[in-house]
Amino acid sequence: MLEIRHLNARYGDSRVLFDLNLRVPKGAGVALLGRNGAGKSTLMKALLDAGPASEGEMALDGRALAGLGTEQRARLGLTLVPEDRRIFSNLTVRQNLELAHHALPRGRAPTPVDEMGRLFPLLPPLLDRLGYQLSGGQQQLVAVVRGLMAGPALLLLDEPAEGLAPKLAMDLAHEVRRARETLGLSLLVAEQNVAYARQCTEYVYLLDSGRLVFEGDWAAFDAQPDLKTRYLAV
Ligand SMILES: Nc1ncnc2c1ncn2[C@@H]1O[C@H](COP(=O)(O)OP(=O)(O)OP(=O)(O)O)[C@@H](O)[C@H]1O
Repeated sequence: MLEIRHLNARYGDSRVLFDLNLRVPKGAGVALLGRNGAGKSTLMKALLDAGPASEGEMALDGRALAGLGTEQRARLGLTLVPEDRRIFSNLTVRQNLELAHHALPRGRAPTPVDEMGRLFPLLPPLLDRLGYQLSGGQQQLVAVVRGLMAGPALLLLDEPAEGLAPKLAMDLAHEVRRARETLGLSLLVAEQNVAYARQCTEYVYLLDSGRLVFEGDWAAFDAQPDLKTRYLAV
């Protein structure tokens, strides 16, 4: 689904990502772990050509992304749910969700909001609320649902658990996994929260100062407990 080879990214003269190789197979859930400043958001933005300058090969479903702008990449099926969630505070949840229809890839029928409500039982009671009336967890839920409504082939979640209480974060991770399985979606999650990432993915890449320092499944990650203390503890 997604293949990244020898990716380097920079902001001006400042290099942030160094020769990254990463794959997300079709239908798989992959975690990109790393502490603040490791380069997780930069990788996601590089995928969408939304910020950093990058070099290297990136392909989605065999189609090279080089030369394509952000909107074209989104239309190919790349959808980013950014760290700051971007919920419009004076629109209702339903209106926030309907905005996603503008980003639909060609040929895809829009998913009705009410259908998403069946997939996410926590959503229907929120539909008439205004954005500013939502808690952090509710905002995250709406941001994820809006991302899914764009009909992505690959959903990119940037620190979805940030600022959420642990139990709420786990409930949301569970919802994300269920949605992934139901919709046959591929997922790349940037997180520092290992518990969240573990709940909705099978494979892990660990990033430190812009370089990959580990990749493997969760069993391999757990077999090296020093990874957590060296690269994720604050
Ligand atoms: N727009 C920018 N201009 C210059 N440097 C930036 C910019 N955005 C991020 N950086 C720098 O790039 C590095 C990687 O940041 P990035 O946001 O990708 O990390 P992250 O792993 O997503 O962490 P965080 O959780 O803080 O978002 C950091 O050193 C950061 O200061």
